Amino acid sequence: MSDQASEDAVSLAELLETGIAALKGLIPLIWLQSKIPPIQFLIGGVVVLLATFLFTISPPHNPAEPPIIKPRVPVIGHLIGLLRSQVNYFSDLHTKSHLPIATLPIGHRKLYVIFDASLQQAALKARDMDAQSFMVDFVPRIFGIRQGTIDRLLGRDGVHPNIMADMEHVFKVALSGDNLNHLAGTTLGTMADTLNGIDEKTGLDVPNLFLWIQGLVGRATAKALWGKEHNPYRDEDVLDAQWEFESNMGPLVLGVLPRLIARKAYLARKKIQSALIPYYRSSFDQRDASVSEFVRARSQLLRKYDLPVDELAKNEVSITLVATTNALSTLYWCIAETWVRPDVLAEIRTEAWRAVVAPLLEKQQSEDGDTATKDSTSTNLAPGNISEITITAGPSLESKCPLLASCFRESIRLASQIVTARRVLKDTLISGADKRTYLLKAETNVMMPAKVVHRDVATWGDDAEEFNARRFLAIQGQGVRFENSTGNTEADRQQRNMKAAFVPFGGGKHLCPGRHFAFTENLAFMAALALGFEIDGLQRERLRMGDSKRGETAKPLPGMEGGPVALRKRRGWEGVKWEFVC
Ligand code: HEM
Repeated sequence: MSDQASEDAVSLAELLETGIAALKGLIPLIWLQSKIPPIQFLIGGVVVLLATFLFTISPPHNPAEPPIIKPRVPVIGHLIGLLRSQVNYFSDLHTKSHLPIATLPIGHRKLYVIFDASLQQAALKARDMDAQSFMVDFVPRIFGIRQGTIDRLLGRDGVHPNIMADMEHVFKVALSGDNLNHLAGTTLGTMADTLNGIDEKTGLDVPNLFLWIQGLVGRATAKALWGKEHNPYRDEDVLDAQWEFESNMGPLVLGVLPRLIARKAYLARKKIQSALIPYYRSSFDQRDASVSEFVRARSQLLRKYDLPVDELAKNEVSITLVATTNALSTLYWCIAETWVRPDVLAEIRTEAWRAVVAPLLEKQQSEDGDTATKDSTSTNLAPGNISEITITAGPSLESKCPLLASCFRESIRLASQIVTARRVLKDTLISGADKRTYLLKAETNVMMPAKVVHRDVATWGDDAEEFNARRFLAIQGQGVRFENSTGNTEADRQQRNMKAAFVPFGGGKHLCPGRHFAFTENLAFMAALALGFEIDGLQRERLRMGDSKRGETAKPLPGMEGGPVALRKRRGWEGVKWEFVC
């Protein structure tokens, strides 16, 4: 039992004892005076005792803390709600309470949930709130590593320093600049091979678009991460185990009999770890030059902490998970939502043609000495006699394809069901846009559900639940960031509210370091797909978003992935070979 758990057990036992002792002396006296039959008295006594116990164990609450939402079933009601509805429970609570922030008592502990965007931003920026305390509780259970391993990484063994600052540096360096370009370029290279391999005449039948994208992104990202030669995920069974693990890992968090209660995730994890252990034992992470900096620098740092190599390998199951799970679902929604809107798709094709093909045609004409100026705003979007199209992925593509970028953001706004979590380290005050201040007590967990702020009608308008391809056009600037408005008009305020309420990548010092990779990969692939391919048969009425259980980017409901489709090269584009550079 962990220290915290045993402390909890002691305080519960003490409370019980005190309650019983207090009642003990009174019981005979009350019974003698009441003349109630003994059996009824006994039942009544148990009820009173239970009620007293339940009342006594409510956590203390300071009026400066966020207001309490009382559960319908005392003490365990919120726990039941969370187990039953998972992250949707937070949306339900917000719909019923309309509170900006709340305290949820659970047993004799409590949890804060922040529903308001400006308060979420304040919490993400607060100094004395951190994410790593969650690692202590959950990482060993999810990845099946020893508690001692995590203690060593967090500097609790008294020998090593806390790894987190160095790890954050690794994330930053490995997922930016040349390393980002290399990772994204290699991933997109494998994705291009798939596009180029589609038969000109017969096309490709895709029974399930989501699974096709999952396989495409998974294979390409894993190869780019782990290297060309020894990639542990090149065995399709290992990649399938990755999806099996990801979909069923929830109950592992409980840390109770994982082999029984989380059997699917347990077996899938074992399969992946069996592939990763020989990889790390052979030091392919350091020896193979084609391995990404993300994998290489992480394990180099972990090796400095003298982790047994098998523990290191087990821990690295997280890498493919973070690099694929949200990015591939976002790509799926972006493709699906765009292709069922022919007007939006046509505009995206025009944008992409101007950004990618028109410059190539102009270059070719000037090389051929063709002086007749061609109109680069032409709507005749054939590739001419160009047989190789290289798309330069990255911020310049984004700025030249604003509608495509808007669709990407809109997809992630609707699909993100992420709940960013922090633990309060010291008592902290936060205040939001209405200047009200709330006290958050130390040692309390804080949950910030993105779905609530991403679908807030006051921020996004009456169509907050709908896909609006152009929603972000007005507020997005150049590059990945929104323009920062300091003005005081209603439009400026609206822009600031939207910016604060767009939190798919979390924030503060843990802001997702892979967001540029996700943008680069998704936008470039979308541009190639829009220019060169048709997706026949996609049915709007057979597209339905599921609820994410763990709090990640939502997948489609099984059977509601848009129906079977056929990918086909567009007329006039059959001979084009696609390439990407970053
Ligand atoms: C659409 C795609 C993605 C979404 C929506 C997403 C979302 C998130 C979120 C919400 C967090 C937690 C942030 C916080 O606690 O404040 C996070 C952390 C992280 N993400 Fe992503 N992510 C995406 C893609 C990626 C990719 C492609 C990679 C790697 C190649 C990646 C690597 C990471 C890492 C390493 C962290 C941990 C950062 C830390 O704890 O300091 N993510 N991501």
